[in-house]
Amino acid sequence: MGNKRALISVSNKTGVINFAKQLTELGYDVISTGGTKKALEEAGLNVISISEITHFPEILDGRVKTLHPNVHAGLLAKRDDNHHMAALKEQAIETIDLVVVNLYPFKETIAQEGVSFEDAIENIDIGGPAMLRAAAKNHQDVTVVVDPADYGTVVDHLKDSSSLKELNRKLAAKVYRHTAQYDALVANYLTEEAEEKFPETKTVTYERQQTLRYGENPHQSAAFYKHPFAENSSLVNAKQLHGKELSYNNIQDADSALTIVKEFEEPAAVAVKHTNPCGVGIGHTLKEAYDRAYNADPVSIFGGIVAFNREVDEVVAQDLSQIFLEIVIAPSFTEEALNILTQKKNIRLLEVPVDQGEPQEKLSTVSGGLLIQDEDRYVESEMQYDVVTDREPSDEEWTNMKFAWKVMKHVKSNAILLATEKQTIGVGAGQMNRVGAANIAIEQAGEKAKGAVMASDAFFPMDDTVEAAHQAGIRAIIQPGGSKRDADSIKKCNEYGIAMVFTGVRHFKH
Ligand SMILES: NC(=O)c1ncn([C@@H]2O[C@H](COP(=O)(O)O)[C@@H](O)[C@H]2O)c1NC=O
Repeated sequence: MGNKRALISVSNKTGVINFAKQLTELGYDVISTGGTKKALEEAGLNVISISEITHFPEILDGRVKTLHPNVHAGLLAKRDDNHHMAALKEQAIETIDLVVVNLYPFKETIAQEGVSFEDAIENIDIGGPAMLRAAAKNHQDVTVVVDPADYGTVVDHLKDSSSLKELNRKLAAKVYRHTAQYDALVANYLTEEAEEKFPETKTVTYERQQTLRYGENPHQSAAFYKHPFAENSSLVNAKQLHGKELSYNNIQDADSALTIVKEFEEPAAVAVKHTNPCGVGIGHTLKEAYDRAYNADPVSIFGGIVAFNREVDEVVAQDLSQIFLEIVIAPSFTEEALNILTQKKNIRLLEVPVDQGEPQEKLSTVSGGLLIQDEDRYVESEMQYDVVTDREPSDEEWTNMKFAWKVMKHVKSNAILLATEKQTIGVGAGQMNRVGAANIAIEQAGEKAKGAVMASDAFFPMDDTVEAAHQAGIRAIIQPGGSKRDADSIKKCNEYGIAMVFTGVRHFKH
């Protein structure tokens, strides 16, 4: 019996020379394709050309190099099956015991700005996945390595083969995860190119970012996965500058705060608790914005998450350091701000660009299924603001209504939000009836409700919310409109001199 044989064909040549050297030392004959062979030979290794195995040249610009029975039978033959081994002998095919393949960089190619369709297509690897999948299927006899990070482990297991079988099985699973993701990326790219929005099957693919200590509760295990093409301005791309590892709930809340703060062009501060905004403020300066966000609800912000859309400086950091916050998120922090905030052991600081980016597909699971929808975005310039009451809102009311509308969109339904002076003052979130949400917001706002504005995520089914608003002293209401009983609400607003605006757009959030 001859030496064991390793077939090496890699696009990413990181670490491959050293690995091939070690394989040679372990007694393997190395077979390679064009570019890999060249790299190995330049490093002084003896390499058998794939053409010597296939008795066929590499053709079609590399589209066909390893796609040959002499390769695939050598990979797929079951060594403990006499018929298989007899068939190999009959055809003068030798077994291949180890496969080292990584694929044409399809993901990296399509991530490039302005990549052509032809380039993308040419970067779909065919021969590589075929070998990987064949070797992985026959992992009882073949070791298959798709990730350069595994080279060291594989060498260790070849030197001491007592647990090689277990390793082969793990490597095989890794291969199928890898080729599944590879194909998912190709499928998704072509589906997008064909402008098919909701195809008959949907394959989503994510990459593990980190395992988490636990999930929403300590008895739930959890991990955080990253979209392969996550926008820069997303939480997965945040740089943690200080503090403990993020928890599952931290991640959800931080994502919510980041999403809300992206709504604003002007300096803004957003405090979040349990994914709902508890205090939001905008201002000429970040300090002004933060003061408003803080004063909106100085109780709920405690232990919360605060996001900013401007650099956090010493002045704001000083204020932030006065209370316990789980996380502060900002596009950057000045050195002075970092000096102040890093004194606090328990605060986490996240640096992430804050910009709207492209709207993202939103996925959520239900038992046995997956819901997919567009992100809830609207272009403000395309919004219709219909004044439906006798009284027009004042300029100040307009400003506050538009501000309230932007924040309210991110409050769990049924949502009622009160605002005044570019600051939220009452948030009624996640209630089962609208007037209940209004009452919570009103109670929280107290005296501040007088002269404030109200925003509602969906229409008023009856005039009871207007009644509650009037009792609290609210002067203007913004809501989608569209109820059968809109006329009752409009009548009541006119009676009380409240200005009301219909947007025609609903913003449920479940
Ligand atoms: N067509 C084939 O038969 C084929 N066999 C292997 N490959 C790929 O060719 C690459 C290595 O090529 P080279 O050794 O020439 O640099 C690897 O990414 C490997 O997955 C192929 N290329 C694409 O399909």
